[in-house]
Amino acid sequence: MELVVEARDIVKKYGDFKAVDGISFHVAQSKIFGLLGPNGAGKTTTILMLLGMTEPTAGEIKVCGYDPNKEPLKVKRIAGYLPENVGFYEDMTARENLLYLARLNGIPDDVAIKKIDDILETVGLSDVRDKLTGTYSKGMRQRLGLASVLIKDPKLVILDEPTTGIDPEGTEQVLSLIYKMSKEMGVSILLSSHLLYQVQQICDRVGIMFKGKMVAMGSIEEIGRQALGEREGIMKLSYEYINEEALNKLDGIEGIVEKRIDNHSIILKFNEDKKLDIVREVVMRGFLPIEVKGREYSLEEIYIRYFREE
Ligand SMILES: Nc1ncnc2c1ncn2[C@@H]1O[C@H](COP(=O)(O)OP(=O)(O)OP(=O)(O)O)[C@@H](O)[C@H]1O
Repeated sequence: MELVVEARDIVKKYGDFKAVDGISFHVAQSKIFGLLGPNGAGKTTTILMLLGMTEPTAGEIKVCGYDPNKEPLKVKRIAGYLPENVGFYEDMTARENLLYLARLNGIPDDVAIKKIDDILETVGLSDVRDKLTGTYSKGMRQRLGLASVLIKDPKLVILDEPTTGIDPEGTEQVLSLIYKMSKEMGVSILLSSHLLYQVQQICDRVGIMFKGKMVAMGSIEEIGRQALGEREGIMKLSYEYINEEALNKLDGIEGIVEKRIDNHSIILKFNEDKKLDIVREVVMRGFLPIEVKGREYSLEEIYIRYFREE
């Protein structure tokens, strides 16, 4: 597994205040890593350190093997960065804006023009490529932002709050584009967000930051297990009709930790290892459900859990 970003024990102090307090994480090739946490958690500070835009007080950072603090230009060549509020020349079209950026990056016009049209196609802005960007919606602007980082064929793309302020349809388009960049184009992505339920759909791994510390890290499922109690599951068995008496008939089934009736459903808290045995036993005792629903970990739930415990 090739690591595109490696951060080890990084610290950023402003005076005595630790904005980032000894965090470690990595981003592998073609993967999406979500840096999550509430405002002020230290996400932007972390991103600025990765890009060599602010110097860490301690710790080690490598971006494709380069130290961003010692070799910022090398890192800038490899990494595309889209800040939270990206600005374009509003009185220029999408193509003109991108051509301007390509020139800044030293790409010859003949190469750039072909490339720009391809990229605008990828981000779904071909139809409006000759419209002034001043007329674009926030979602279109953000897709143009993604186009602008793709111009230099980055290995790594860093996105600060890529979906903030965009309507649901626009958000969906931006997220699927980010996903495509990683899975089809092989770009590694690090994105920061406080909108957990949105980004959880596309992140391979996430790190949850709080007050400068990384309080949890892993896949959504791993974090779910860490956060929500090790091996306990919850399931809901729905019936056309059921009453409290049914619960007595389920007494003594091994692995059930808690049982209750909710409307016409039985809610069972159980030991994850015994899940299948439990369902089988419930059915054998005469309670064939019309529907069984297991728990799905949602990041929102995990997040609330972490921050409630602080
Ligand atoms: N230049 C600075 N000088 C002093 N304190 C700073 C500076 N930059 C950031 N901070 C503080 O560091 C903490 C982390 O800020 P940071 O911007 O990294 O958080 P964040 O998680 O990105 O949140 P947001 O989404 O609001 O930007 C905050 O308490 C912030 O006030």
